[in-house]
Amino acid sequence: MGELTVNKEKILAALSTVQEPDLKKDLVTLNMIQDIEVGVGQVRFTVVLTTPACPLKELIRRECTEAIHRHVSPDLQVIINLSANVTTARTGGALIPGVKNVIAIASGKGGVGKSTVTSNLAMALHRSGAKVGIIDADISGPSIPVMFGADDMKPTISQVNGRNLINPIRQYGIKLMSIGFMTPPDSAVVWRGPMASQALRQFFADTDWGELDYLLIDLPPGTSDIHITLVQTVPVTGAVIVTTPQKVALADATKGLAMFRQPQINVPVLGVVENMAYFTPEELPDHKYHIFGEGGGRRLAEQFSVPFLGEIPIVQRIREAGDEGRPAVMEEDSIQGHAFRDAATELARQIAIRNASLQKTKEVEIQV
Ligand SMILES: Nc1ncnc2c1ncn2[C@@H]1O[C@H](COP(=O)(O)OP(=O)(O)OP(=O)(O)O)[C@@H](O)[C@H]1O
Repeated sequence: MGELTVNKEKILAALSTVQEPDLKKDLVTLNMIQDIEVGVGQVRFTVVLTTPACPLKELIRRECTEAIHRHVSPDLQVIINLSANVTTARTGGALIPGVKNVIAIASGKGGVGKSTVTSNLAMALHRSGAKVGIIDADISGPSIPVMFGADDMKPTISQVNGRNLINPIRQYGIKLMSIGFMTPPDSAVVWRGPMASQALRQFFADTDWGELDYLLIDLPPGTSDIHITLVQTVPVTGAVIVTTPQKVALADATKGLAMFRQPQINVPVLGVVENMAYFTPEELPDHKYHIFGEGGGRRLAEQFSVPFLGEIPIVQRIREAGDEGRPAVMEEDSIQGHAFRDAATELARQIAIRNASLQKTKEVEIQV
């Protein structure tokens, strides 16, 4: 090739013209370019994305190639390796130091499918390549163990540096802890608030979570002491609100959403998932029946100026898969597979945007 000298500086200068579309800064400023190697007639480098579920992968790849062809040489072969390093907005903190993002999954009303959405979002994030855990803190009916076929399992205890630590259950590549794995200390049938809060604190303080990109917390419906315990115990990256399009569900979801915005809680809302958005019979795939109303979740998101993460249809397989203990998103090429994967991708994207733009979170000081 002529007298063209290609060096790392020229490549970096070219790549500094490429914007990360969500974060609105260039890839070099965001420190997303690594391992540049210039060879004869070619250049190789790695783009470190903010999440393996990044929906903009191919766009970024194309724009990098175009920028190098335009600013350095149209003849260079550009080989791009995409990897991911999930971002965090945490500032240390004594508990769960290896966990990058704690995501609260909440609903206003019971039975809207919060646990179903939690387990499927977790599975979809895991399948995209992320390290994922779930804490089931829903004392009203801890259903995560059943949905993961883990209801017969019991967490074990290990000694680490002279301390007893709980090992979360591992199922399908996901780490799980549930209030359903624990027996209430006074063998009461029903978990009462203070005991459940104590159990939740243990899930953070005495559980060996190791390294996780996303730890999803399945909260009880409505507003409760558990919500307060959560935000006081660990820094929460953000909350997801699950609702159905029904008027009664939306009214309660509004209260749930407003709770996270109270100054003493102050957890950013990452978005709304509308579950049971419509029914499509298998034999009539073009027909959508809006059994519980239409577009309510999207309107709720608009009203509060928070992202809409997606709509999940009513599909018989979602219920069956939950009962069988294998989250429905594992059937990848299905209506439910696509719906949950799209919502998980959008959630990962909103987490990356939140981590880049908002200030760091810390535990909420106890207000007396
Ligand atoms: N999109 C869907 N399509 C079909 N069935 C669904 C869907 N979402 C949830 N279900 C079913 O609805 C029932 C309630 O769901 P789930 O237990 O997830 O609700 P929840 O909001 O977590 O309830 P709780 O108030 O007990 O916490 C379950 O049987 C589940 O399989």
